[in-house]
Amino acid sequence: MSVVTIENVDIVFGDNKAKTLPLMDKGHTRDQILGMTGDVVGVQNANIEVNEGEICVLMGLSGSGKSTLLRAVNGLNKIARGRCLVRDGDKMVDMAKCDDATLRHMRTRRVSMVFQSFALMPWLTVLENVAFGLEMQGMPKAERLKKAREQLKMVSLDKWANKKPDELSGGMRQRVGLARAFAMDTDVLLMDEPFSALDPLIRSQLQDELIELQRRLNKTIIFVSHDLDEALKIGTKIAIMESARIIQEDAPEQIVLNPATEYVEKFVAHTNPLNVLRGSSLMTPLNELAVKDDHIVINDDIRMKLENGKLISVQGPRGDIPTARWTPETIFANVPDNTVFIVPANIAMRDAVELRYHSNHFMVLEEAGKSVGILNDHNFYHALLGKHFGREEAAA
Ligand SMILES: Nc1ncnc2c1ncn2[C@@H]1O[C@H](COP(=O)(O)OP(=O)(O)OP(=O)(O)O)[C@@H](O)[C@H]1O
Repeated sequence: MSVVTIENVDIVFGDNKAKTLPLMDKGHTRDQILGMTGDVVGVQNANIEVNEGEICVLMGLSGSGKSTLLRAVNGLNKIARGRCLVRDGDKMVDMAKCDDATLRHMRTRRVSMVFQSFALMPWLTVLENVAFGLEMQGMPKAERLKKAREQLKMVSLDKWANKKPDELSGGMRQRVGLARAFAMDTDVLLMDEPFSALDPLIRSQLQDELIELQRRLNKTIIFVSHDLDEALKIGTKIAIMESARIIQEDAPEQIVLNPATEYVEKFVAHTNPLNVLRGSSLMTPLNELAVKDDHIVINDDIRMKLENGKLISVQGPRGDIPTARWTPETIFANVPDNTVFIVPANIAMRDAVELRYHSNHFMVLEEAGKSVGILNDHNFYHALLGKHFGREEAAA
């Protein structure tokens, strides 16, 4: 179910929209338009649908239009054309066209925002800061303080409730910002580079906390970042922006496997594939392996036999090699070496590499009860060297 729908949205800063919009339609660039009308094109023809429980990351370089688009979702930026719809129960409200009372209702009940700068009030305690938005919702004092305490507990800051924000570290203040946003209990959370001012370790911890909170609370989140690793880690969907336009919108793995343009490819070249790719996109499919005497040839020494599409045995130079099934619950330390593992085709690359490290063998991927491919060292090196996307291979 769609919770936020952005439809053909243009956002223009300046007073010459009547001239600027037709120039945009004629395909003039942002720089040309700035020269011709003095207007800045903030967002051009953006389309995104964010479903319930999704984390959609808007990613791109500085100035690409991420914050401008995000701010349109709670009506902070005026839309020149198009619609920005946010769910309110069983109807969708157009944030650009609704009246003031509806906008107020949407901002206190449906959409809340977390900023990079924390935006905490220094004269209020941590607890009062978290409770502040609830006061605006009209919640009685005892109830809102109780709720704020619960939220602080969720981000492990309950012991800091009576401190002032300046007594906390940057990471802790950002957690207060998160608690405050989650306390509002709105369906939609807008997050504008909330972790970018933090050092990498704290940042990574907060990303984990956000993922965990999201899992528990099933919020719909739009998150701005200029860091693709962050986007890949937390996003269920990533929209990449360049020069006011969304140039690719895809699932994280697809962004890494099939970058749409050189701009995206440049981001992808610096990412760690271990965190993103899955076995099915790395594997050598069974139909690409040689077959000899009814056996699939893995290499000069090893062959395997299938029956009804399922692995039944693996033969090595000194007889049968044991096989076993791996599941996400398997403890790597207990994995016997010299075992060929059968794994789900969607195994994360990180798990597959770790399994390879412990078992010393290739692994067989299974989907819907059938063997579909194998993962061996060649597949891992291929991905680690960034050769998993078509363009580079075509150029090589
Ligand atoms: N209030 C404003 N008035 C005029 N121009 C603006 C305004 N807000 C943003 N812009 C312009 O819109 C363009 C997009 O800015 P935006 O802040 O959305 O980029 P961003 O991708 O979020 O960048 P960053 O990562 O640096 O925050 C920029 O050229 C910026 O100068």
